[in-house]
Order: sequence, then C-alpha cells, then structure tokens
Amino acid sequence: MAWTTFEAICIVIKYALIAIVLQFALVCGYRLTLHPLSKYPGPIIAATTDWYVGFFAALKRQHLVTYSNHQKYGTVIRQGPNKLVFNSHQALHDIYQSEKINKVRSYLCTQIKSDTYSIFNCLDKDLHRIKRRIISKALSEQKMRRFEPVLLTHVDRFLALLLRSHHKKQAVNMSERFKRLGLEIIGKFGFGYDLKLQTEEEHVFVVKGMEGGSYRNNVYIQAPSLRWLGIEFLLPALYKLRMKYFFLLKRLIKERLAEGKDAKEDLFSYVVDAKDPETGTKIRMSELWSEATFFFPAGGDTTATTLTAAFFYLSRNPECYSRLTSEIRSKWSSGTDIRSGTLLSSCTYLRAVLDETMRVSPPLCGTLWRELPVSEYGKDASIIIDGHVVPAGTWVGVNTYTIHHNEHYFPDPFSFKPERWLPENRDNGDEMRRMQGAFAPFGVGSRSCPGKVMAFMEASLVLAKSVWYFDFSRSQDPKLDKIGGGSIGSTVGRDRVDEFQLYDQFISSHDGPYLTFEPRDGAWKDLE
Ligand code: HEM
Repeated sequence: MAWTTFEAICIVIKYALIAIVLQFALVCGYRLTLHPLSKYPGPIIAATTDWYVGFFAALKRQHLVTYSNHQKYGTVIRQGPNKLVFNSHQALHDIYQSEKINKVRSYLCTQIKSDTYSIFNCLDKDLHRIKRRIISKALSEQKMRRFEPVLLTHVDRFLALLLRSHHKKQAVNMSERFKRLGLEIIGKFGFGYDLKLQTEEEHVFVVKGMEGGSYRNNVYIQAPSLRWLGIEFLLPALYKLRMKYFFLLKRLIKERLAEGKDAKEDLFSYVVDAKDPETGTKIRMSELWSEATFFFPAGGDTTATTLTAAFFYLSRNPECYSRLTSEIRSKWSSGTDIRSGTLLSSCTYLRAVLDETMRVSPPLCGTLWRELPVSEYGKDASIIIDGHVVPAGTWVGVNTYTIHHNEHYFPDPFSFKPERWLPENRDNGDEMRRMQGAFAPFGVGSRSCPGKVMAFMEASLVLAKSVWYFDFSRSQDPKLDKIGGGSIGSTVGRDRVDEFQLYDQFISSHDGPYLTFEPRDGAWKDLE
C-alpha cells in the first residue's frame, strides 16, 4: 500500500512538472510570437521574463546593458515581456509630458506603510499635485536663500577637512567625502539635525543604510515579481542596516516634532501645517515620515554623485580644470565672499561643468518607468510614443544614461566637453536645441525634480569654493588612481577608463576618485 502511495505521489509530481514546463513554454511562445510587443527587437530572454531587468538591476548595471542593447537593436527596444525603452527626445516628451501617463505601480514598493504615500511614490494625480505644490514651495529659491547660511557651515566643514587631509598628506576619496557632506546637509535641511557625518562616525551607517534601501527598491521597481521571493532577507546585514537607518529617521522626526514647528529653519518648518493654497489640504503627520525617508536619497545622494563625478572629470581634463579655476579665481577676491547670487550665476563655465557632468554621469542613470494605466483608461486604450502605438499597461521609458550618450544629440558622447553648453555656442541654435531637448538629468514633466534650485546652489558653492581655496590633482599612487574609472578588459561598459563608474541602484553608488589637495597661497587661513 505504502509503495502504491509513493508511486501515486511520483506520478502527480511528474504531471505537475510537465504542466509547469508546458505552461512555461506556452507563455514564452506567446510572448515571443503573438504578444502585441513581439515585433519589437531586443534580447530574446528579455522578451520572455521580467527577471532580465531584475538581474541587471541586482548587478547595478542596467544603464550599461540598456545602452548596449540600443546600440545593437535600435531606437526602440523590448526589455521585458511588457516593457519598451525608447532612445529619442520625442519619446522623452511623449512619455513624461503626457497628462495621461503615470508612474508604474511598482513604485509603491517604496511605501513605508500601505496607506501612506510620499511625493515620490504617490500615484493618485490629485494627491500628488497637492504634495507637489507644498513641497515645491519648501524647495523654492526664496526658502533656499534662507537655508544658505546653514548650508555654508557644512561646506566650510568640508573645506576644513580637505585642508586637514593635505596636512596629513592623504589622498581623499571624493565619493566618501561627498556622500557624507550631501547627507549631512539633508539631515540639517530635512530635520534641523546635525548628523555630523563628516566629522564623527556615530551615524555613518546612514550612508550604507540609505544605499541598501535604494538597492532593494530599485530591484523591486524593475522586476516586481522578485518581491515575492523576499530577496532582502537573503542579505540580512543589509536588512539590519536599513532598519537601523529607518529607526534613526523615526527618532529624528520625533525629536523634531517635540521642538515645535518654528524652532528651526528647515523642511519641517516649511511643510508641517503648510496648506495647499488651492485646496487647503495639509500633508498628514503620518506622511511626513514617508517624505523624510525619501529626501535622503533624493536630495543628499544625487548632489553628492554630481559633485564626485565633476571632480573626477576635472582631474582628468586639465583644460577644463584650468578654465574653471580661471573663471572662479577672477570673479572673487576672497573665498568667504562666494555666495549664491548674480556673481555665482554669471559663472557660465561652472554651470557648463555641472551640466556636462550630469550628462555623462546622470546621478539617476536608469529608466524611469511609466505606463498608460489600464485601471483608468481600459485595456483597449493606447498611446502614441514617437510614432509607435503602444497599448495601455505597457511599461515605457527613456533610459537617461543612454539618451545622454546618443551621438545624434551629443556628438562625441563619451568625451567630457563643458564647452558644448556655453552661451557662445548657442549661436548654433539647432545643435543647442537638440541637446537641450534630450537632456534630462532632473527628469521631465510633472514628476521631474523640484529640488533643482537646491542641487545647483549646493553643487555650485562647493565646486566654486573648493577651486578657490585649493588646487587638486590625481593621486600619485597608481592603485588609488585607478579607482573611480573603468578598467580595460572589464565587462561591457565598465571598460572605458576615462568614464566615472556609476553603479545604478535608482540613485548611484560609486567609489573614488582619490585626489590630493594643495591649498593656494594664504587663502586657506580662512579655513582654520
Ligand atoms: C543633482 C541633483 C539631483 C538630481 C540629478 C535629481 C534628479 C531627479 C529625478 C530624475 C527625479 C524624477 C524621479 C522619478 O521620476 O522617478 C527627481 C525627483 C525628485 N527629486 Fe530630485 N534630483 C536632484 C536633487 C534633488 C534635491 C536636492 C531634492 C530636495 C532636497 C530633490 C527632491 C526630489 C523630489 C521631492 C522628487 C519627486 C518629485 C515628484 O515625484 O513629484 N532632488 N529628482
């Protein structure tokens, strides 16, 4: 009898396996032949499973793979059973400026609680508009001017540490320094709290905790089905770090609330109790926690990546370095006078360096997925993107890294050439218009970045002050000097020696470059 039962179980398993294999074959066959997207070119495996992008997201190289797929298959590629990526400025416009298209539902994996939305993961358009109006006001030029003196104290701390590294004859790892600076500033801006990340180690886990959170979110945004495997639990150290980071943020919010709204000049004071002028709605207290967790990667990490990459490219392009230093050193007579305002805005080369940096190394270098929601428009609806009729429910996007390296818009795309952005080159109106139409480091449309003013203020001040006080150059140690760039013989896309290497996890992780700093004349005395 026992033997018969065993045989029966074997037969059940056998047929179950056959059924699974058959179903798998049928699904793959359908996706490759009869599916509405089957006519679009792309890697065969990508057409059959979402795990293709999930896999490359887990390796933090989705931007490189997307670029190389576009090179191989053309302007529109299929990168998942239900995903199309475009590489044209028309698509950038058609997707991100459409009133009908929305973020894909997988952004919801970044929710802290199922009924709580942040500006970033909110899909309801009315609620988003309310949040957007309140948060944009908090990030306005006027509010940033009020925050500037606080910001400058952190920049001065950064400069003093460069001086200390010089005294100790140490090369500086710019990735590490800028992540600490960027998050320290956001800690202060978001919660009025000095995390002292530049000078003390107590809260440094915030950097890795935030990166861990972003890595997890990115894999799940790209391939939501991986969420059900719970891969985060396979990386317990990362999970622990992320939780520690969340608990710290929770504590900061609690402490900040206890202080009262007007105790400090920070995001909290601008957002708590702020009413949307059109509807009178306020941001709920429970949502503040969710907004706050998003501000660290959005505001701190992105600017840090821009600054790190700018130093990488300046240290490897002596002509650009010399043109920038001449501009900054001819405008001011003292480093302490460097502030935002007309003089800083007149530094056109500085601005060109930042734009070119974000072109070659966009801090958010991935594909920002969107869709025409079936829930709103029905499954038979469609939308035209760059001349293609795309059915509702299809994930569509433009990969920022790829379009920024499209030579139709940016000739010689892998060379760092700030000159291409200079006003004097605007004579060539067509070329400039083409570039601007394809340039999207801050995104495009109603979900684009509202933190642009802060990003430029912070990045311009740090870069201008650094070159005012210091000369810098590549580390003389060949081992350290290699860090940050690509290496010959490495995997596709990581073999470009002069390209700053980004590891895409929605935001970007990176390492290096290692630079040495030499204080100029007596100017450094301000920093002591
Ligand atoms: C160089 C620096 C920065 C870059 C390159 C950048 C880039 C971006 C991009 C591409 C998006 C769109 C994301 C998406 O569609 O999924 C975005 C959204 C956002 N960014 Fe930034 N960002 C930067 C700095 C900042 C700063 C300093 C802040 C605030 C302190 C900020 C706050 C936000 C917010 C709140 C959103 C969500 C907007 C919405 O969904 O309506 N960003 N950013």
